[in-house]
Amino acid sequence: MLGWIEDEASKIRGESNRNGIHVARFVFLLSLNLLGNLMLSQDLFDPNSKEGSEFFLVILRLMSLSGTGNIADYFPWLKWLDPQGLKRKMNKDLGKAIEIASKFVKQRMEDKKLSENNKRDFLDLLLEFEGNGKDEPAKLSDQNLNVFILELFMAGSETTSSTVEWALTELLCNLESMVKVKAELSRVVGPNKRVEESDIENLHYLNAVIKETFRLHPPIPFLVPRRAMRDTEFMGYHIPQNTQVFVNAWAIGKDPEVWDDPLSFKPERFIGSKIDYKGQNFELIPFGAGRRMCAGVALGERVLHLVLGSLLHHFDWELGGNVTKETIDMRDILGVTMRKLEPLLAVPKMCLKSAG
Ligand code: HEM
Repeated sequence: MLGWIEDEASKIRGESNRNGIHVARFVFLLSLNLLGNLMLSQDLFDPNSKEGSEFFLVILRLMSLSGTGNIADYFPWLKWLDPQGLKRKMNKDLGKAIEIASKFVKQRMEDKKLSENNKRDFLDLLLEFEGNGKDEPAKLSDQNLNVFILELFMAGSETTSSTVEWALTELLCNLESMVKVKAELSRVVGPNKRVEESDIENLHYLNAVIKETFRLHPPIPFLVPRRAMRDTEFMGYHIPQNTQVFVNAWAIGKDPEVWDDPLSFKPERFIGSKIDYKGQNFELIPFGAGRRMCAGVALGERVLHLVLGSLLHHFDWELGGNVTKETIDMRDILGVTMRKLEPLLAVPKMCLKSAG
């Protein structure tokens, strides 16, 4: 990714129209490639890939559609009519996404037959799966496999790219924090060195930046919907069995009874604080909590530190176009995930040699 961004940086260097690059798109492709390596032992996209761009757009549309209110949920007798065309659009985009994911799975199976390489990946585990055939299938069907793989691509890519986009946006609007996080990277990682996994535990301010970004911009603001299993009394409310329940992680992160100056971006609030996002501190739950909390916390956390840390350590950033911190559009767009309405366009300037 750093190499791709370096190429882009050299293209826009010296241009009078410095619109900047669409940061989230690069991070999205990086996340897909990373998951592609874990699950299918291969890089899937480069930044010029038509299919990569298509996958990115299809996933964005799916996330947005699945968060759109459906009139048929309030008037179930309208369900057959699909009055907003949501089901039709969803089927179309989901079909396209499964088609792209299944192509990768097929390709990987063919490559594996020809290859001497015995390295095992996530697909091998899925193929070897043997269930009891009662409450789980005896074997996973091709459709199961494709949906499984697609679900992980969807769960891991949009969340990561949106968090990095918001973190960089906040830092570009809060230059004191930008200076502090870059100073920490220089001190801990060292000049002209890449950020390594072993650096993460010493990057306390970077960690605080990520927590503060999660607090203000949780990528899945209502988590995954729950259903009340039985009639429940909760804080004076009666919740009938089968009610669909949403947990508003976005509002919890801005609750003035919990957070001082809740709307300001202040990573310092997490320095020396024990509050973490592992599902035990309910004031900060970007990965959810309980039995169905995110299955990818450990991976997501590492990737975020490495990607954001590397972007900040290798490049100096400026807002693109004629946007300033006073005029930047900070609105978000709500779907299942919540991303920046206007994508962040930022101008990278190399500050390290050989990003590679
Ligand atoms: C910034 C990174 C990420 C964030 C903020 C995030 C957030 C979440 C949230 C909020 C949920 C729902 C939890 C709940 O409702 O309690 C979830 C579920 C899930 N996430 Fe993540 N996620 C991230 C990255 C990943 C990655 C990298 C993967 C794996 C590739 C992943 C896989 C999953 C899966 C499989 C579920 C469904 C778990 C279940 O229903 O049992 N996530 N994630």
